[in-house]
Amino acid sequence: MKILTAKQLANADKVTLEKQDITSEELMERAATLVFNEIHNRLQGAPIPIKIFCGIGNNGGDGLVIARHLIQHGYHVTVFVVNYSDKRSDDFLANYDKLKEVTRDWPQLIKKTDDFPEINTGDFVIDAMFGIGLNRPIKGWLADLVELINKSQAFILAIDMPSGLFSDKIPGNDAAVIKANFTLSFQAPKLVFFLPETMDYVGDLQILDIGLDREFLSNIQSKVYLVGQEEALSLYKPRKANSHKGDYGHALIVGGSYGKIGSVLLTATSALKTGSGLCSLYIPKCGYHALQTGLPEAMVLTDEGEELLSSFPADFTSDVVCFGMGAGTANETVEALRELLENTNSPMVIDADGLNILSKNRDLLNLLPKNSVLTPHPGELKRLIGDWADDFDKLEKVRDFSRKYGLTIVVKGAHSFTIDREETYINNSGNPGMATAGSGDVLSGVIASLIGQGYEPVSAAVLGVFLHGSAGDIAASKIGYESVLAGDIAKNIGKAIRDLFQEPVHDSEKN
Ligand SMILES: NC(=O)C1=CN([C@@H]2O[C@H](COP(=O)(O)OP(=O)(O)OC[C@H]3O[C@@H](n4cnc5c(N)ncnc54)[C@H](O)[C@@H]3O)[C@@H](O)[C@H]2O)[C@H](O)CC1
Ligand SMILES: [K+]
Repeated sequence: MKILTAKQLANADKVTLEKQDITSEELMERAATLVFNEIHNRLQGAPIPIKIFCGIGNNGGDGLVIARHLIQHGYHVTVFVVNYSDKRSDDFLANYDKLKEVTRDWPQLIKKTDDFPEINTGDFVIDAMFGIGLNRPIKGWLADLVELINKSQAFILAIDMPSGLFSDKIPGNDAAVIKANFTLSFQAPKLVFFLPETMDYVGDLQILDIGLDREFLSNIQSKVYLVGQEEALSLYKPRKANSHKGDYGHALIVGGSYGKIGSVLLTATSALKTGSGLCSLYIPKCGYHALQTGLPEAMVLTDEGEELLSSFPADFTSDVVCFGMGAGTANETVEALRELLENTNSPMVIDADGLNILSKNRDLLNLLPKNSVLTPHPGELKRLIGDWADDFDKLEKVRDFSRKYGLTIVVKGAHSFTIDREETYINNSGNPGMATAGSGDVLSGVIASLIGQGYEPVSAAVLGVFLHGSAGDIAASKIGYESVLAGDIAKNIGKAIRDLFQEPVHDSEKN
C-alpha cells in the first residue's frame, strides 16, 4: 500500500471532486459517514458520554458530520468547537448549520483555558481538531487542551491523524500531540504513523477507503510503501513440483565465537526453515559439536581458530553468504571478513558484529558485493551512518548510504524499514514479543535463504522482514509476548509462509 503525503492526498481530493462530479461537502459526508459506521459498529448504541472536539477546518467539519450521525442514532454527544481561529472552512460552516437540524444543544465554544470541559475516565473522546492541514506546532491554550485530553484517561479516537502530528515532519519535543488509542485515517497511511518518534501517538490504526479516484491513486508516484500480507504475497515465488534441493540455493553462514555459537544455530535453522536447499556453516572449532548435534541438516566447516573466526575457505562457493552473528570484532575476524569480501561475488547479508566491523573498518564497505543486505538495529545503524537529528533525517541519511554503496539496508525496529536507494518499504507485521535475544539472527537467516533461492536481494529483504514478523505473531498468539524466544520465531516461519495464502487480515488494522 502506498504511503502518501498531505499534498498528494489534497491533490487526490481535488481530482476526485472533478472526476466524480461531487462537492467537497459531499466527499466530507462520505468520509465522515464511514467513520460514524465504524464507531456505531463498535459501540452498538452504548449510552456512554461522547465528547467531540472539532477544529474549524475540514478535520473539524468531519467531527461535525460524525456528531450529527451519532446524535441521530441516539448517542449522548457533546460537541466542542475549538476556536483557535475565526477562519472557519466552508464545509465546516455547512455542517455547523446542519447540526442545528438534529439538536438543540448548541456546540460549546472553547477559546481559552477557562472554557475547558471536564473529561472523565470512561468518556469517549473524538479528536477532530487538526488533520493534514496542521502547519505549525500546537502551542498556548490549545496545547493545554491537548494535555487535558491526554491526561484524562478517556478513550481517544483520532480522526485522520492525531492532532499535532504533521504528515511530513516530527512535531518537536515541546509540541503538543494527541495520544490516541485508535486512529481512523482516510485513504492512505501517513509515514509518521510508523516512525519510532511518532508511532506511539497513533494507537491502533485503521485506514478507511473513502473512494478517492482509483486511477489517480494508482498513478501517483510514491516511493514509500507499507508492506502487509498482500504485498508480501506478491513477492512470493512458489516452489515447483518438479524440483530438487539444488533449485533452492546453498546458503553459507559465517559467524560465531566462544560463547556465541548459538547465534549461528539460530540463523542456520531459520535459513533451512525458510527453504534453503543446502546450508553450510563456517565457524570457529569450538562450535563444531554443538552445531552438528543441534542442526544435523546443516554442514559444518571449521576455521583454524579455536574460539574466533580468523580466515575464510577461499575455494568455497555458495549462492549467498551471511556474515556476522556472534562473530565478535577481534582483529583476526576483521581480516577473515576482508578475505571473505575479496573472494566472494555472491550477494551477502551482513548483521550484528559484521556491521560493527564495517563501521570501524570503512574501507571494507567498498568491497561489499553490490546489492548486499545490511540489517542494523538502531545502535548498529548509528555506528554505521552517524547520528541523526530526527527520524526523517535518519531516513535521508540511510538513503544516501544505500545509494553511495549500492546496498539494501533493513533498519530494524517495531516497524522495520527496508531502504533500497530511493525506495522505502515499511513492515507491518511483528509484535513486542520479538524484542528478544537472537531475533535478529533469525531475520538474517530468512533473508539469506531467500536470496539463495533466487529472490532479488531487496525482495528477499522485504519479504523476509514480513515473514519474520508474521512468524513472531504466530508464536506470540500461541505463547504470549513474554515467552517468545528467537527459536520460536524460526519454528513458525513455515506457518508464516502458509499464512500468506490465508484470507487477508487488513493490514490497516495493525500498527
Ligand atoms: N481527501 C481527504 O483525505 C479528505 C480530508 N478531509 C478532512 O480534511 C482534513 C484537512 O482539512 P484542512 O481544513 O485542510 O485542515 P485542518 O482541519 O487539519 O486544519 C485547519 C486549519 O487550521 C490552521 N492551522 C494549522 N495549524 C495550526 C495551529 N498549530 N494552530 C492554529 N491553527 C492552525 C490552518 O489554517 C488549517 O487550514 C483532513 O485531515 C480530513 O480530516 C475531508 O473531510 C474528506 C476528504
Ligand atoms: K484529528
